[in-house]
Amino acid sequence: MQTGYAIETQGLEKRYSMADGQEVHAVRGIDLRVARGEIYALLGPNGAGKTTTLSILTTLLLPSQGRAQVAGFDVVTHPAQVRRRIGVTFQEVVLDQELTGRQILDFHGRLYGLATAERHRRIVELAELVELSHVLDRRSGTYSGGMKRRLELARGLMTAPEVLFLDEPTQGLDPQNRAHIWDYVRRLRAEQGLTLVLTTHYMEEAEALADRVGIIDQGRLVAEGTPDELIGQMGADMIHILAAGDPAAFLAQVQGLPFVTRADHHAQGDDLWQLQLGVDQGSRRLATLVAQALESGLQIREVSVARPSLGDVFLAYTGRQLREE
Ligand SMILES: Nc1ncnc2c1ncn2[C@@H]1O[C@H](COP(=O)(O)OP(=O)(O)OP(=O)(O)O)[C@@H](O)[C@H]1O
Repeated sequence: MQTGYAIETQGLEKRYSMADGQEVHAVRGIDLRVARGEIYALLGPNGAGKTTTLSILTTLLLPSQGRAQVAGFDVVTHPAQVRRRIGVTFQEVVLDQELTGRQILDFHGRLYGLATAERHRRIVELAELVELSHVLDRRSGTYSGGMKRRLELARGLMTAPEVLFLDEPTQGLDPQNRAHIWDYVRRLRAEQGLTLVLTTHYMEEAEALADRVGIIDQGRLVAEGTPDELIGQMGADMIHILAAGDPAAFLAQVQGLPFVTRADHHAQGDDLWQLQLGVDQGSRRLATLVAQALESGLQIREVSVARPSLGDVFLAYTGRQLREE
């Protein structure tokens, strides 16, 4: 039964049937392997299928097709065993505002059948970990956004999970609170060897935390690797050219050049294109590429050269900008 992976999926698919008879094909064949003790970030634009994938892996939704194993158990045939081994925090804060932090943690522990002494011990430990000991007996409705997130993280950890799923763990938090959550996540892995899967819109988050990143777009995993591997594929430097006109001739030319690692183009509205060129040395190639763009009839609006980032990888694969700080 046990596989070597904390998570393994094969050909995972999800179709939602709508009331009007239409179907939304939200997940279209995802093969995922996450090693035990790994921090894996799923990055993707809105509606890419991240939450749906997470919901299947956490047994909240049944897949339409394909298989998924989490902590060694199949999510469809052994959901109870999976649930016993995972923790989840959702995108939306789902805390009962009337209950205190302590009550929320205690209730969660009871739900999972933890004995009284064990619950009390874990509440004290976890409150300390997420720095909420001083407000534990206050109603959670009085907590700040960051405190609520931290309480959710503690709740996800009440049952000492093997795999923790975090859906947008720092959404809506200020940079200081975000950095705090990152620290906890790193500590959890270092001290407890937890496997962590998070979804995020923030490339800094993926870059700072993840051992590996999977980029998901329109229900498919379109790229996967360590942040360094993914960024390295782009080339040593990125030249961005914003231009009006038809880019086909220019792209055909540059794709044949030995110093161009990759060339992508993204529509930016009426007749306007973002041309994204990975090159060996930006400062050396800029003049040549600009001259070629002009020769091929493009009207250049903006040009920039920079080291590639995970945001460039995301843009190259999805055609969309990742939200940045
Ligand atoms: N219950 C549902 N019924 C019908 N369609 C759904 C349902 N849940 C999600 N979808 C659709 O499935 C697709 C994938 O949605 P999902 O929430 O998984 O994406 P996401 O990557 O998590 O997006 P976001 O970053 O906005 O949360 C979208 O087109 C969404 O509208």
